[in-house]
Amino acid sequence: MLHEKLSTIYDNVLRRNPGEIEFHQAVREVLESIGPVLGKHPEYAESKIIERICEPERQIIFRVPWEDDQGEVQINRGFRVEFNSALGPYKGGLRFHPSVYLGIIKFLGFEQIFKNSLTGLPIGGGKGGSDFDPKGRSQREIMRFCQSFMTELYRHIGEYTDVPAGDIGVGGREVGYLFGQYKRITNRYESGVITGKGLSFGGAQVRTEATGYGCAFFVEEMLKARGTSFDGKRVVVSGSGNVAIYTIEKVRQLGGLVIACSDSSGYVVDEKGIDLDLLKQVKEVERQRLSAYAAKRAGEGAVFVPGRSVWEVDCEVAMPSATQNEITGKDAERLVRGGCLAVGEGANMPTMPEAIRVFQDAGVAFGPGKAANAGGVATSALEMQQNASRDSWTFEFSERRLREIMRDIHDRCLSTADEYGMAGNYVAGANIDGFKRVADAMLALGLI
Ligand SMILES: NC(=O)C1=CN([C@@H]2O[C@H](COP(=O)(O)OP(=O)(O)OC[C@H]3O[C@@H](n4cnc5c(N)ncnc54)[C@H](O)[C@@H]3O)[C@@H](O)[C@H]2O)C=CC1
Ligand SMILES: O=C(O)CCC(=O)C(=O)O
Repeated sequence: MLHEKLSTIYDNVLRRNPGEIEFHQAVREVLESIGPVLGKHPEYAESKIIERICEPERQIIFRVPWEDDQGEVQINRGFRVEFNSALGPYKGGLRFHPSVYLGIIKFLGFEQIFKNSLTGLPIGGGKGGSDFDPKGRSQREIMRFCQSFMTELYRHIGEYTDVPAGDIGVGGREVGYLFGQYKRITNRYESGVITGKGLSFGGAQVRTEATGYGCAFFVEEMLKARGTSFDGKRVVVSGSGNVAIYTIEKVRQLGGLVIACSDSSGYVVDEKGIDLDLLKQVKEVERQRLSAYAAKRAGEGAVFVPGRSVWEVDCEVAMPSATQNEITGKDAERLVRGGCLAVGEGANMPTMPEAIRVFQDAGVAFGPGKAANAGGVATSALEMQQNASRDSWTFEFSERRLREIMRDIHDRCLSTADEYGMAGNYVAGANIDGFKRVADAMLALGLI
């Protein structure tokens, strides 16, 4: 239910951004949480902070022409939404996926404002990407696309302005090509202009692992708050990309047993526990489908289930790490019936609103993406810090920093939820805490 004033604001968002359904969903979830804040802080409403937060500071849409391996000209659309810079330079990843349109980039950019605020680090919110489909493209095609994308993007970004990184379809390889083209065009070795870089050219230890590791740390804290741990728990992780792989790695180190993961073609169940070395080989090196993993593990009893949702597998901990709106209300009911007691969102907005309600009503500990997957962007901010000081930290030190950040986010979500009379509600805690820091900075900066 929306507070009356917020309902009017939401109606305006719908009117001003027609058809952008994912953006509407992300805005609604935040507005549903912050009603009680307005009672305590009338100054936010007087200065129209919420209306201003819902309107991006700048949206850039551009043409990305490139030539495929057959010499044919291809044209894609590029986006960068610079949503809010009250806390620092715009910060957020780039997504290359055929489903990308303005509504997806705006939902991700909007979420990023509050997530980045929750980290406590000086980063504003932004997001970008393209409807380019990397699937089936050669390495040279990927490079040509990235170079063309950066040939427009370079004029909008900078260490103090806007700092992109990866997201779906954009990993270390793509970040390398993007940074290479930026350096070539500008003649500046401006390491802090993009994060997620390789260790040979200004990258930071633990950034590759950070989102997955951070999510596992967050869930570990949620379990601890309920007097339990990962030890011996059956865990399902969706996806098998960057976030999923490093979630699996850390969950295993923390004592959990990951029995299933997925990709867009289906899922694999491996009751003895996902073989991480094999998964990395299949996904990171060979860039193959998950069915190739199952074929190589058939002797160990691994089974590939094509075309179905991994959320039909019973587990005690669910860690959605693929894409938005992947857990439906029905999936959530089934997971609760199967004994699920904690959910940590590695992906952005993977759980549909009705599914969140099912989990919360059943008393499942539910860690929203803004909080649970904030370790990736937090470690990006640490990468910027190292670039600015021309330093590089050890793996152990960086991981310790990440763990402290995740613990702090967890504790603030809980204490804020408590303060506003919604004990145990991590969604409300994350939204309120993330919102307040941005709102206070916006008030202090005046009407800009
Ligand atoms: N990379 C990062 O640092 C961060 C990523 N995220 C979020 O995590 C999620 C995953 O991102 P990455 O792992 O970086 O991307 P990725 O491109 O490395 O992996 C994406 C994975 O999701 C799977 N997938 C995509 N669409 C699917 C669908 N419809 N059904 C089933 N599986 C599907 C792909 O097959 C792939 O395994 C996204 O929601 C992203 O926004 C959130 C915070 C930081
Ligand atoms: O590391 C970053 O800057 C952004 C990571 C990201 O895209 C996200 O948090 O969703």
